[in-house]
Amino acid sequence: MFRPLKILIGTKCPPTRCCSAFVSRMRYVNRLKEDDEACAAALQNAHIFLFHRLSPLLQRTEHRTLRPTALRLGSDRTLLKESVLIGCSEENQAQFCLDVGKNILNPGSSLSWWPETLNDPSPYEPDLCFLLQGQALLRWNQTSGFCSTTGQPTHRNRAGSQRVCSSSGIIYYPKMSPVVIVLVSDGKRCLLGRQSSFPRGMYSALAGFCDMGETLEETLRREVAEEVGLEVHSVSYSSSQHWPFPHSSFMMAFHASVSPAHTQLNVDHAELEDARWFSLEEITSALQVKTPPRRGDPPVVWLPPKHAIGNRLITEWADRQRRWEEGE
Ligand SMILES: NC(=O)c1ccc[n+]([C@@H]2O[C@H](COP(=O)([O-])OP(=O)(O)OC[C@H]3O[C@@H](n4cnc5c(N)ncnc54)[C@H](O)[C@@H]3O)[C@@H](O)[C@H]2O)c1
Ligand SMILES: [Mg+2]
Repeated sequence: MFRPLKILIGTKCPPTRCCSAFVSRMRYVNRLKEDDEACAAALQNAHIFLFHRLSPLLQRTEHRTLRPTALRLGSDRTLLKESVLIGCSEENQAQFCLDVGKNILNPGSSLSWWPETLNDPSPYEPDLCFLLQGQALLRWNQTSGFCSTTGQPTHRNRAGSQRVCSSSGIIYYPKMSPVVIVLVSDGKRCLLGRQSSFPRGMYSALAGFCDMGETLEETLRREVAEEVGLEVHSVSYSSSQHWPFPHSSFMMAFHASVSPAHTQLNVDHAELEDARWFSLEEITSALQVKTPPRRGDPPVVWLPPKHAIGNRLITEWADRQRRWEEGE
C-alpha cells in the first residue's frame, strides 16, 4: 500500500451538532480558504503531505506497504508558510501539502514520477486523487508568481487557493483545462486509438480538449469526427477525474455509440498514429496485461493503468458487453 509522507503539527475541524459530518467538513474547508487566520491556526494541527519537486514522497515499509515518515522542519516556519490546503480528512484533520524541493519550474521533469506511479498495482492511502489534487495545487502556485496583465508579483492567501496581483488587485484562481474522453461502441466492439507519443502498444479511448464556448457533447462529437471521421449518438456520462498531463486537465468521461452500419474509420494521422475496433475478447486479454511490454518483448496491446479514467471506461464497457453477450 502507498502512503504519502506527511507530518503532523497540532485545530481540528470543530464538531457541529446542526449538520452532517460531511457538511461541516466542507464548510470548514471553505472557511479555511476565506479566512487566513483560521487557516494559519489549522496549519498548527494539520497533516502535511510532503512533495519534492512536485513528486509525492512515498516510502515502502517492510510489509511491502508504504508508510509516511515524519520529517523535522524544526523552526523553519517559512517552509510551513508555503504549505497549500488540500482539504479535510474524515477524522476532521486539515490536510495540506508542501513541496520541500525548491525552484522546480521544469514542468517536464516534475511529472516524470507519474507513469511509474500510475502503473504500480499497490493501493494508495489516501487515494491517488488526493495526491493529484495536492500536486496540481502546488504546481499552480509555483507557476503563477506573476500577474499576466501587469507583470507584477502575485501574493497567495494562506490556503494557497487564490493569488492576488500586488499592483492591480486582479485575483487568480487555480486553472484547469476541461477534456472529454469517450469510448465509442458499435454494439459489438469498442474503438480505441493511440498517439505516436503513447508508450509502445498502448491504446486508449479518444480524448480531446474543450474549445472555448463548446458544450461537453459538442466537444465529444467534434473530437470523434476530427480524429476518426465518425458521427456518434446515444451519449451517456460515466465519471470524471483530475489528470496531471499536460497541465491539470479535468477529464470528463462518456460512452457513445455509432450505428453498426457506419463504422468505417477515416483516421486523421496528424492526430492519431492508429485507431481500431476491438472485440470483447481482445479487450479482455488487453486488460490482463499488467505491466507494459519491455524493449525486445513481442508486440502486445495494453491499456491505460487502472487509476486512469480511460481504463475505467474500457472496463465498464467490457463488463456491460459481457453481461449482454451472456444474456443473449
Ligand atoms: N486519464 C486518461 O485515461 C486519459 C486517456 C487519454 C487521454 N488523456 C489526456 O487527455 C488529454 C487530451 O487528449 P489529446 O491530447 O488527445 O487532446 P486533443 O485531441 O485535443 O489534442 C491535443 C492538442 O490540442 C491542442 N490543445 C487545445 N487546447 C489545449 C489545452 N488547453 N492544453 C493543451 N493542448 C491543447 C494542442 O495543440 C494539443 O497538441 C491529454 O492531456 C491526455 O493526457 C487522459
Ligand atoms: Mg485527441
